Amino acid sequence: MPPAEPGGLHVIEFRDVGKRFADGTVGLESLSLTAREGEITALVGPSGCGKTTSLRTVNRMVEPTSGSVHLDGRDVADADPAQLRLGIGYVIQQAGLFPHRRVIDNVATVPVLQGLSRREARSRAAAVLERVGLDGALAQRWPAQLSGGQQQRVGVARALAGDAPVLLMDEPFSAVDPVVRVELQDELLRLQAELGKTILFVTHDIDEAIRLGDRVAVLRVGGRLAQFAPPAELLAHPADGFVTEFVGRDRGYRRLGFVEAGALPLVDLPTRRDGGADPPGEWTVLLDGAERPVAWLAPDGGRHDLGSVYTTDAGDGVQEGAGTLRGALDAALSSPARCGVAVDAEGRYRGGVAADDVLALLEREPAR
Ligand SMILES: Nc1ncnc2c1ncn2[C@@H]1O[C@H](COP(=O)(O)OP(=O)(O)OP(=O)(O)O)[C@@H](O)[C@H]1O
Repeated sequence: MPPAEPGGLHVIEFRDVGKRFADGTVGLESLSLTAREGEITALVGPSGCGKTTSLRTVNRMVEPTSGSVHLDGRDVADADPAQLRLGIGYVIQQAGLFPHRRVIDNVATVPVLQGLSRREARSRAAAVLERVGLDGALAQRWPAQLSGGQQQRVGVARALAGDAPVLLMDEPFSAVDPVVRVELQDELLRLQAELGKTILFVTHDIDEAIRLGDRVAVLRVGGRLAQFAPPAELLAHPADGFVTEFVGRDRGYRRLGFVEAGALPLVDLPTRRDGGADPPGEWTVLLDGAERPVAWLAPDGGRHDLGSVYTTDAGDGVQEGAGTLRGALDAALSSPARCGVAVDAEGRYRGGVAADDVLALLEREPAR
């Protein structure tokens, strides 16, 4: 991540931002926060704490009644709203696609507004659709002819098509089922690793905030910051009872997902390259021709599922728990052989992971 100073390029700075709506409702009391360049800053908090309101002060869909919002060091109040929005991608829940425009033209919207010809804009839109993993055949469909997950991908593509350095994402994945949601999260992390945008990501889901955020801002009602910290720090040291409760259960275990398992020893396991007729007599890992583990063979020869496989190194892709103590412990605990199977980034067998070794590494961690 590039370093960033407050007031630097593509930094979003909230300075004591307050919003009192016309009916007297206080949406934000006083929010001060700096979202750094090239990072995902997740805003999370209970319903009504002002997440959406704060996001919308950045692109001036909401005007603060006190304080100011600065983008690239400039007060957004001094910018022309239409110009400002062309430089800020915006993704909302349920994608917010224009129902009467085909997918390709939804995505081409901002490039057209930026002055590209329709043809150029469509060719850029097609490239971005491919980038977010959408089949080109879908480009000519109407939004209503897509699944919820596909619509969200189009929403992300539309926000990326203008090539804006800043993205505002307001609960973009909350309307899809949990499996698709994780896919979309992975996709966003993959894209972000390539693109390095400055992203403000609103969610009410602490797990999503922890998974996606380089830093997580936990808000209380009134848009007041309860804590602003990287996920591992939030899990290890919640600032107070409110954050502890909001972060929820199992935080000690979840924190292991941020602790690298670099020094974890791998143990040698018996392996076989074919199922064979004779029982192996001990738990044995069955490998395919490319050295990838496919199953456990029980001492009596019965085949069993591998359980979670521990990937020693994340490689280029995004894999949950790869290279962390959480991934290693989960592999050990979910294995029928009481020992997890470890693979490299290409999925080739590397060795076994023993729960005892994970715990021994934890013992050596500095006191918290
Ligand atoms: N246009 C408006 N007029 C009056 N009150 C509003 C308006 N928009 C938002 N509010 C109020 O401001 C507060 C903050 O709303 P906001 O939508 O920012 O919360 P949120 O944290 O995004 O909530 P949720 O997670 O439920 O979407 C709420 O009390 C809400 O009712």
